[in-house]
Amino acid sequence: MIELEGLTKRYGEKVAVNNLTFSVRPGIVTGFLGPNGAGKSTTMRMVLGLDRPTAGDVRIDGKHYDQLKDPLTYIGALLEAKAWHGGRSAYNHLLCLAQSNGIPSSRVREVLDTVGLTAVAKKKTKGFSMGMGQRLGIAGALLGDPRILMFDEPVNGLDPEGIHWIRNLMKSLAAQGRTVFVSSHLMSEMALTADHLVVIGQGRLLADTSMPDFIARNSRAYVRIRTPQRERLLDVLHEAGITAVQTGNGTLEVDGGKSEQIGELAARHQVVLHELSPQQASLEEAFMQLTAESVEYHAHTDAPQPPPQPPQRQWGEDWRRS
Ligand SMILES: Nc1ncnc2c1ncn2[C@@H]1O[C@H](COP(=O)(O)OP(=O)(O)OP(=O)(O)O)[C@@H](O)[C@H]1O
Repeated sequence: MIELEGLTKRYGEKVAVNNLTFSVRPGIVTGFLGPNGAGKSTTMRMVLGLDRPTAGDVRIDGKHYDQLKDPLTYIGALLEAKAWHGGRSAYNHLLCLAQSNGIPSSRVREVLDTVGLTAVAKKKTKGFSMGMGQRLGIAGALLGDPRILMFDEPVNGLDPEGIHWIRNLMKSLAAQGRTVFVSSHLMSEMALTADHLVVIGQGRLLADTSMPDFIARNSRAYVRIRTPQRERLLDVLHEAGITAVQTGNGTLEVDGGKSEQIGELAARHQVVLHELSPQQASLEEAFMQLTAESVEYHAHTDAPQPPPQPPQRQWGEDWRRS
């Protein structure tokens, strides 16, 4: 388990990570989602003790990273691609890592095999492609056979075959009961990989929810209606037992695929409609909307600030209505 409590990091005036509290559980892939600059890498660096929190705490199986004996056997991480000496071979790079962390050297061949680099194990890493570099980084994360794995944007720059491989690897690691924490700025990628989602924007927690719950809430069908007789239509819909929500831009929204029924009701009561359109929210749109709100919230500091809301409400209820 990785547990964050009120985790905060400031760089001068900049609040990179703002009071994050959540847990990353074993046996599932937890996606850590946020736009560029949201604070994902800073959070991961604090998990590994590479950055010191300004406030709050982060623990791995109840301990701080620097309290772990042989930390690579607890938690393996891919933070930056190509964080190694280019003049060394892949084998020697992993061997050094193994020897300095009390890991048997026999493990080096095993992880090279797992990531598919056996054939190039003796080649200098400076000639490696981006995809080979990512695989080597992942081999390093797997070296200590840790129960917890953390990957920062592992699919960046990979070809479709590499992306497919990493996706399956993460799923199989979680299926073995390990904790898998993976960051991305792409909802579409997370939708295919993660069982659980933690979404941040501007360093703040925006959502902490299961992927099925996120999909159920955000891929709902709804009907958008524009009418110059809004109050009249609201009354007609209300009488028919249909709940409509007024949005900020003057339209009405009704959950579900009831456009025919609404059209017929409007005709029967002679209500003019300017638009009656079935909509299907995509997960990518839901994510963009969710994080765009957080950017806006921070950009207009003169605007009246809304009262703090529990994270579930901020993203679940309001995203289509503002
Ligand atoms: N050492 C630092 N000094 C000052 N500001 C920093 C430092 N490291 C990160 N930041 C700032 O903190 C914010 C969060 O950065 P971070 O790299 O954690 O975001 P991210 O979500 O990982 O983004 P990306 O997807 O682009 O990697 C950014 O505004 C960044 O500019």
